[in-house]
Amino acid sequence: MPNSVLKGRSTRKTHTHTHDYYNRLSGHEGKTSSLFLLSLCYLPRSILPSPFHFHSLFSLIPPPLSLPLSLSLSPQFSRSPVSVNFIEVDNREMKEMNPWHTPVTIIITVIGVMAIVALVTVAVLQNRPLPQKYKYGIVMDAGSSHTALYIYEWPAEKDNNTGRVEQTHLCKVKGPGISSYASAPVKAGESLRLCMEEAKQWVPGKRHHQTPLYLGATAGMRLLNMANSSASDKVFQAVEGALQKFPFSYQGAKIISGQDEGAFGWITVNYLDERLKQGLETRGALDLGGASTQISFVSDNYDGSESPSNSVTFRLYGNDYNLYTHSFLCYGKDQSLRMMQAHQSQAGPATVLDPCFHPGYTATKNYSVLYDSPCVSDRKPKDAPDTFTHIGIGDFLQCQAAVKSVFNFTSCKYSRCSFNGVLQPLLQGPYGAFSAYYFVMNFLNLTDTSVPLEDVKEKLKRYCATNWDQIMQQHPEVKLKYLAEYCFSGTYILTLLTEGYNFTSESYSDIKFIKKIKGSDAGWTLGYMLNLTNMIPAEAPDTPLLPHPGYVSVVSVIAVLLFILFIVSLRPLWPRCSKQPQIV
Ligand SMILES: O=c1ccn([C@@H]2O[C@H](COP(=O)(O)OP(=O)(O)O)[C@@H](O)[C@H]2O)c(=O)[nH]1
Repeated sequence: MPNSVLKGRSTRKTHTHTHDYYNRLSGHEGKTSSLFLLSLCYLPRSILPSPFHFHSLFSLIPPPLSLPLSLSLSPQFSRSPVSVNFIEVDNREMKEMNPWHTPVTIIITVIGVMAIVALVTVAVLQNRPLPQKYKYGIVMDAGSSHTALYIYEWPAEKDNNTGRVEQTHLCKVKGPGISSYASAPVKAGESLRLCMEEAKQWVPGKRHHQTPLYLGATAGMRLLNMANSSASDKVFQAVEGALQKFPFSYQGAKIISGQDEGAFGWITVNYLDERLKQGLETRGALDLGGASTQISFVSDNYDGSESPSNSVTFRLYGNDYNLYTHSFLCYGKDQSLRMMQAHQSQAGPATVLDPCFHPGYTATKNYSVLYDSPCVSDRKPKDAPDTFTHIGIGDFLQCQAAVKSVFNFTSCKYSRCSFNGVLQPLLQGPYGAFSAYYFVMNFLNLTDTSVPLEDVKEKLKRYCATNWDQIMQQHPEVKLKYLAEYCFSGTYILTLLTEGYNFTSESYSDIKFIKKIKGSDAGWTLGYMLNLTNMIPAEAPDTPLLPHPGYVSVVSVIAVLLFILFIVSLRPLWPRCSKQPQIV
């Protein structure tokens, strides 16, 4: 009887319990078993356990699949548990038939595998990212209301301008801004000591001497320098003396121009957003300080020719930018409040009713303090009493009208202006608004610019009308000076944006109020340091074709393919399955 018939049929007839088992196995599992067995036929016998009982494996194969396979076997190789016995072929004979057994083939295989493993290991280790070491830079922002110390870090081995610079620490100096120490300059230097000590702890000792330290003073010192340049010099001397006592690489303290403040704020925002590196559409920068405010953006219809003093050009990462920027001195929120109150008290009254302060708010204020700023000093009323009583009435609409009085919209010699006769090209979004824009709008819970502008105004109207006692009860943790001014500050921000810069209800939603981007504060300091340390290249740096994980994957895939090719190339040496088990 032909083998095929013997195997297939007799098994089914005589072993029904086995048949049930085969049925369960038929389908996917059965096919898998067959393939597995087939592949075993092609394995060097030396790696199979000896003696290896093929029959025990074949007994797992469902009948339909076992049939073609068993055709190539001798009669005893059928699944009949009664009649079939496997007997190990003589070892010598096997070796003759299966050249995989030869020591040369085994050695070649082992060497091949080892070579590929070595290749992948060396390639991966050679190109792995090195353990990170960092370099540091320190920038002090000497603002009008306070000084802040920022520590930045970047990977040391990426000094070729490709590493990301990030803010790693912020220390807020206790006390007012350095311009407030005009009458006691030494104290300006002393005030910085605690934050400098903190920086010494923060930056690893071995990096101290190579860590650049910069101090940039903004509008507070600009105003002091205008009002009293020798006092400003003395403040700087004291500050320099204090900073030079520390082991960092001191790079100087200076007043930065309003144009630089605007441009570096814009660089910071777009650097952190990775818009510069990727050549994406940039984000305009809106910065509101205590003594000045900056607006900076790129506009398609602006080439800088109309008002060159508002134009800053850069080539960054291979792209050219023609930035419009303007800094309005005295239009920070503290100085604009003074300007508004100066407007309200021009006649020198003993009582000033203020719509931008909450109903129930009352304070006695000093005229000479109010007018002690170059922003308002020329308007000081003659024959005014020493003090006035400042009384809040909390009326948003009247407050808006009072705020508007600080802007001059009468003349414009350019194609279009913002206010005070300053050129402003057509707005082109998106925008990031930071510093006091964020502090104020965040406090008022108005940072969501998808809320229609009219609703924002309505909310602010209700807030301004809230009684001062209630406001104090609701926010016991907030400094009273800040708390009293949020109605004014919110109204000022909305008026500056809509009336001053011409944001509409629609373009208002292009603004995003931001404090930090990817862990770093938005502000001019990072852009300033990136510029002074040449950390942003003019041309796009060469980047590796693949990031490290991609590189590892490609090397591994190529190595595996090489290995498969190697095995296939040994095909003439492959044993044939039919030659393997000899049944006697
Ligand atoms: O938590 C805070 C911190 C600061 N500010 C205000 O934000 C502005 C920051 O001004 P800065 O001192 O930076 O002034 P600049 O000199 O840059 O104009 C000042 O009006 C501060 O009163 C605030 O409203 N909340």
